[in-house]
Amino acid sequence: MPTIIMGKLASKIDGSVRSKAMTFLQRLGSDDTTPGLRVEPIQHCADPRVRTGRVDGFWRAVMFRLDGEGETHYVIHGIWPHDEANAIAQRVRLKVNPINGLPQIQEVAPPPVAPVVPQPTTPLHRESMLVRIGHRRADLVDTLGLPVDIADEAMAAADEDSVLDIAQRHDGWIGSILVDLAAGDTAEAIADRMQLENSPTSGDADTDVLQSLKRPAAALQYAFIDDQDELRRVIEQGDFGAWRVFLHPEQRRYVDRSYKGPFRLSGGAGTGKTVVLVHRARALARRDPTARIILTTFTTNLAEALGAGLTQLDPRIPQPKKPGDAGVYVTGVDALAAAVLRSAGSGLAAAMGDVLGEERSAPLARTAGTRWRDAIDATDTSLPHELANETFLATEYAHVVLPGKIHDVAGYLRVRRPGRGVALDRTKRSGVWELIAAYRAQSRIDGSLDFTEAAAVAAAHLVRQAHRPADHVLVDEGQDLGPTHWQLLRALVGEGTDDLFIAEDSHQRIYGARTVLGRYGVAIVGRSQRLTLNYRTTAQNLHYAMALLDGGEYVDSEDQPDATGYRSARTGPAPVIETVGSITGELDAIVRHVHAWLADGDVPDTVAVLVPDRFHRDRVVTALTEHGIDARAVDRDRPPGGRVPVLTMHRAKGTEFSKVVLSTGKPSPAELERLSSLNTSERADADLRARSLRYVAATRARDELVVVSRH
Ligand SMILES: Nc1ncnc2c1ncn2[C@@H]1O[C@H](COP(=O)(O)OP(=O)(O)OP(=O)(O)O)[C@@H](O)[C@H]1O
Repeated sequence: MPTIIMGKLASKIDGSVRSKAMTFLQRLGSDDTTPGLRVEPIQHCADPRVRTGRVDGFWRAVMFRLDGEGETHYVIHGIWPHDEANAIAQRVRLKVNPINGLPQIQEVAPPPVAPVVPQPTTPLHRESMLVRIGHRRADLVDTLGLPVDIADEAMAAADEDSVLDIAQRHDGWIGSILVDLAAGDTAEAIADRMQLENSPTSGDADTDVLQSLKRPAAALQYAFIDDQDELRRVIEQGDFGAWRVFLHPEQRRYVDRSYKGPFRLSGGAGTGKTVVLVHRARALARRDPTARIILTTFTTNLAEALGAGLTQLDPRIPQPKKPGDAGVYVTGVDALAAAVLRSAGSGLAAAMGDVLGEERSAPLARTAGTRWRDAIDATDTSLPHELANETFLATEYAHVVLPGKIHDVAGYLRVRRPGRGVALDRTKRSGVWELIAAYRAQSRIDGSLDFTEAAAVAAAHLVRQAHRPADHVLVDEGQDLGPTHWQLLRALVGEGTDDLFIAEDSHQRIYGARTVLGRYGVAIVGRSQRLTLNYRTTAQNLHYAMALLDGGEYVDSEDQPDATGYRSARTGPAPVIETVGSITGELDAIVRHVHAWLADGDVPDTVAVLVPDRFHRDRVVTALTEHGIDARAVDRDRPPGGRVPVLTMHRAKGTEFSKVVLSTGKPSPAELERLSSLNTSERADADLRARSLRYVAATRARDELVVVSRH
C-alpha cells in the first residue's frame, strides 16, 4: 500500500474540494492503480517523478512518486484546477538541497499563478538589514542552503518587516530560516536549531529524497500520514490544524527527547509550549500504552482546552477519568489534588497530621474564600496593616507555613522564609502566627481544607504510599502554580527519566507569588530550554505586548532573570491605541471596532473583547447587545460559537482570537485600597502581575489588536 506524505501546501485545500480530496487520497493510499484515480506521468516535465491524479472532473492533484524502502510513496504537492495543475506539474522538481540535506521543491519557470513577488527596491549595499547585522550572501546560500533567488531577495530587504514578508511567502524550512535571520540570529545558530546537516553526501535518488523527508526540519512542511483517520484530520483541519502535523524541529526535539529528571521548557506567549506538551503526552502514551500520564495546568478551563487539543491531535489516546489509570489523565491541578484526596477515602488522617498537625473532618470540602478576612476581623491584632491583610497572610501560609509543615508558633519562629521580601522579627512572627491560628481554628469548625492545604495534604498522602500513581507528569502554565502544587506533582511520580516536564512563561504569571521550584523538591538544574518563535501573534502585536513588560524584573522558577527576546513569523497592521475619557467613551469605542470587523465579514467568534473584570464584562455585553451585536459573557464555559465572546483578561489565558479589543479600564477604588495596604515587595509583585495580565491579554490577538484605555 502506498504511503502518503502530505505537503503543507496540499493541506490548505479549498473547502469546497475537501471531501473529494479525502476520497481521492484514501483510495490512492489503498491502491494507486485503482481505475478512476488516473495517476499519470506528465509529458515534458522537469521531474520524471511527478504525477497528476484525478480528484474529480475539475480538480487534479500534483504529486511526486518515490519508490524506496520497499514501497511506493506519494508526496502530495497540492490540488489545483485541471489546466493549472498540469502546468504546475510540468515545472516542479523535488530534490534534496545539497547544502542542508532538506527536501526542496524547485520551479523551472516562474509560476504564472503565484502571488506577486514585490521586487526588492533596495540595492544590495549597506542599507540591507541582513548586511547591516553582518550577514553575507554566502552564509545564506552556502551555510543555510537557501535558494539563490530567495537569498538575493532577503539580502536586499531593507528592514526586519521586509525579510518577514519574504518569509511569509515560503512555507517550511525556507520561511523558518528567514524568520530567524530577521530576528538577527547567526547562520550557525540557525543551522544548529534547525538541525541542518553540514556535509550531506546524498544525491537525488528516490531513497535520498525519502531520507531528506524524514529529517527534523522537513517536518515543518511534510507529514507522513499513518492512517486514514490521520489523513482525515489533516484535511479537515487545513491550516488551523497545522500545529498538529507540521512541528518545528525545535518543537519536535522537546516532544521526543528523554530527560533524566525534571525538564523545563520556557517561551513567550504563542511559542507553542502547549503544542509541545500535547504532542509529548501523545508520544509518551504511544511509546508505552500502559504508561500513566498526567497532563495538568492551573485552571479547569485550561485543562479542558488541553484535553480537547489532545483529542484533536489523536482521539485514540485514552483519557482516563482518574489518576493511576493508563493513558493521559488531563485535569486542573486543584482538581488533581481533589482526585488524590478522594482516592484516599478515609485514609487521610496521617497526611493531615503531617501537614497541619491536626485532622479535618471534611477534607473534600473547600474553605470559603473570605476566611482570611474573617480571621483578621475576629482577631485583635497589633500587626501593621501591611502584614494583617489577606494577600500577605495567604502567601505566607502557602509559601512558608504549609510547605514547611509548620504546626505551631514554635515551628514558625524557627522557619526560614526565603524569597518572602519582608523580614519578620520575633514579635511580628508571633502576631502573624496568631492570625494563622485563628484561620485554622475557623476551618476546624467546618472541617474544610483550602486549595493550598488540599494540595499539601494530597502530596503528604502520596509520600506515605509505597507506589506512585503516575509515570510521567506534564505541566502547563507552571509559572502560576504554588509551592504545595509542586509538592503534589513531585509526589505523584517517582524520580527518574521523563518524570516531570514543565512548560512555563514567567511573563505570564497572573495568579500567585513567584515560586522557586528547587525549594520544593523539583530540581531542574541544567535541563531547561527556551522556545523563541511565536506562531500566534503578528510581529507588530508582539512588539506592543513585549513593551508592556519593559522595566519589570522577571525571574523564572529557577530564580534566574528571564529573557524577553522572541520573534514572530507573521506580520500585520500596527495595533490601534485609543484613549478615552469615560466608560461611555470606552463602550462606544468597543462597539465601533467590533461592528466594523463584523461588517467586514469577520466571523463573530473569531473577534473577542477582553476586559479587566466581570463588572466590565457584563457592561460590554449589554452595550454590544443594545447595538444589535450578538455577544456573550464567557465564564467557566467555553467561548460560544457564532457570538462575540467577552472575557476577563484572566479568563482569556490560553485562548486566541483573530481580532481583539482590549479594554484596560481603571482599577476600582477597592482595588486601589487593597494595593495601598500591601508592603513594598508585595506591591512591586502586584505591579508585575498587572503588567503580565496585560501582556497575556495583548498576545491573544492573532491578527489585529485594538487597545482602549482610560485617561
Ligand atoms: N508548528 C506549528 N505550526 C503551526 N502552528 C503552530 C505550531 N506550533 C504552534 N502553533 C500555533 O501557535 C499558537 C500558539 O501555540 P500554543 O498555544 O501552544 O503556544 P503557548 O506557548 O502555549 O502560548 P501561551 O503561552 O500564550 O498560552 C496556536 O495557535 C498553535 O496552534
